[in-house]
Amino acid sequence: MIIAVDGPAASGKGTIARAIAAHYKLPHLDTGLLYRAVGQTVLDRGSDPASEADAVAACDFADAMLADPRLKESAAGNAASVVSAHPKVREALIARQRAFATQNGGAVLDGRDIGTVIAPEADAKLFVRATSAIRARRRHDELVRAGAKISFDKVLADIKARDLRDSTRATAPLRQAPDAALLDTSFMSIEAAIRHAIQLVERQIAER
Ligand SMILES: Nc1ncnc2c1ncn2[C@@H]1O[C@H](COP(=O)(O)OP(=O)(O)OP(=O)(O)O)[C@@H](O)[C@H]1O
Ligand SMILES: Nc1ccn([C@@H]2O[C@H](COP(=O)(O)O)[C@@H](O)[C@H]2O)c(=O)n1
Repeated sequence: MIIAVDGPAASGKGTIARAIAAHYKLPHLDTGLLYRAVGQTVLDRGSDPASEADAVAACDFADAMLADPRLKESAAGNAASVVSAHPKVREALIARQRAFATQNGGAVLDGRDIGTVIAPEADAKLFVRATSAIRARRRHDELVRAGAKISFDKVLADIKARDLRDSTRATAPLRQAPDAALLDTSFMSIEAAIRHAIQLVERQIAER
């Protein structure tokens, strides 16, 4: 069984995808981490995220990079959003994501284009959203808890800039697949969001 969970930055899709994976005992892939690893590698090399050639060269990042705590930081997220707009970067990361999705027993993947590009055949698809102000509040709280010194206004501006880049790029833009169920978590607790998400997945599986 393949379950696709898409949505904008800090909408809660990762939290939901992890819970769904635990519920169905499936492996989970946070595909944003792959783009963050490319973005961080570009920054580490002193290269330019806006250069497609530099970004493609960074797709050879070592697997250990995926455990680098810096990938959680805003700099990696912003660089990821720039490198992910390059068609050749997306192409370089497709095989890895599809192999994960189609491994024995299936998987849960979260990202921006899982239901539309990576696994359009997914058995269940969710599109998770929340207002930009609520997403920025959640992300700001998370960053401050991790020790970052960053203002709420900067986090909100970053989220808005990423939303714009992610949804207007020509290749695999962020959008809800026509057959994805919409889940707005703006006024839901984490527990309620997970409960609703599992109900929506159950409904889609039953209707297959
Ligand atoms: N319904 C909710 N209510 C309150 N906080 C939430 C809710 N869902 C998620 N969070 C918190 O918001 C933050 C962002 O959630 P999460 O990492 O799941 O989002 P994401 O969409 O996967 O983000 P990213 O795009 O960066 O991968 C986390 O600190 C998480 O605990
Ligand atoms: N399937 C995906 C996943 C992510 N991206 C890009 O990476 C950035 C970081 O992702 P997070 O989920 O960790 O926030 C994101 O802003 C996207 O630009 C993507 O393009 N496709």
